[in-house]
Amino acid sequence: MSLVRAKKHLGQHFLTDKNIALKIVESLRPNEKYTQVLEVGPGMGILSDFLLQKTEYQTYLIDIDTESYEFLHKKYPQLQERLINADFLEMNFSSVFDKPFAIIGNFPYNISSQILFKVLDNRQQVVEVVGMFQKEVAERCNAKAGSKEYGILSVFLQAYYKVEYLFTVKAGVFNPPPKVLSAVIRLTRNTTKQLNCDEKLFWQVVKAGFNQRRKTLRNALSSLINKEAMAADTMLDLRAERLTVADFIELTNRITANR
Ligand SMILES: C[S@@+](CC[C@H](N)C(=O)[O-])C[C@H]1O[C@@H](n2cnc3c(N)ncnc32)[C@H](O)[C@@H]1O
Repeated sequence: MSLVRAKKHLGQHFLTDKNIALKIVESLRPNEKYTQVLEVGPGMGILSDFLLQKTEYQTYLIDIDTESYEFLHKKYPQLQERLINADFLEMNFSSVFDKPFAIIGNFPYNISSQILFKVLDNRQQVVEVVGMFQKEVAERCNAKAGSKEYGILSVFLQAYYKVEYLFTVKAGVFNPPPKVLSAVIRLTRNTTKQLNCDEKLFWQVVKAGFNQRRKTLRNALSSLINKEAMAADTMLDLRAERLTVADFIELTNRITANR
């Protein structure tokens, strides 16, 4: 079987180290939480080889690259409709999964944020994610309030998931090697799926706060708050980067109460 040619525009850097592949697959923790796993960007199947040996869950593969798809179709003829040739970002999860499921992948780095926002949009169904990102993105997911990496993605992910930075991966274990270090993270969805506040407003507050992160929240959120009623609220004198997830929930509730 001839190998798949690495295409830069699809973020194709193929992992060559089977021990790391196994370590990534073993980071999934199905227990009784899910019985279906979706691998994003299987490429030539270094993770899929291990995923498909598992009996605790059924594995689905989705790759946008037709050459990868044809390669995998020959390699795993038994998969049939569980091997999908399509864009993950366009995928309608409900047409394939009717129960909570997990996502795994050595993700294409050019669409990292879009993958994570798709997970967030589908948080009712996506109960766990194990994935490789460029190290900087992995650090942003896990960043704490006050650090320079802390931003919109950190707050939203940490609001709904427990985020764990599992391990760093050197560039030399990929072919071709990327220019950056990589890291594997795990997201485990919180048992309470809803936040204790008006979630639509919470999203607006976080986005508006970080979109003008140099301003105090009083200024950055001026279109969302009742300025007079909240004149004495000292949380608004801070910048978004100082607020923990719990603070953002508290602030959202104060804005609601003062409208
Ligand atoms: C970093 S490579 C990883 C390949 C393989 N899993 C490995 O570890 O060697 C990323 C993979 O994602 C695929 N990909 C890129 N964009 C995609 C998208 N929008 N939807 C699905 N797959 C995508 C690429 O074709 C490639 O196979």
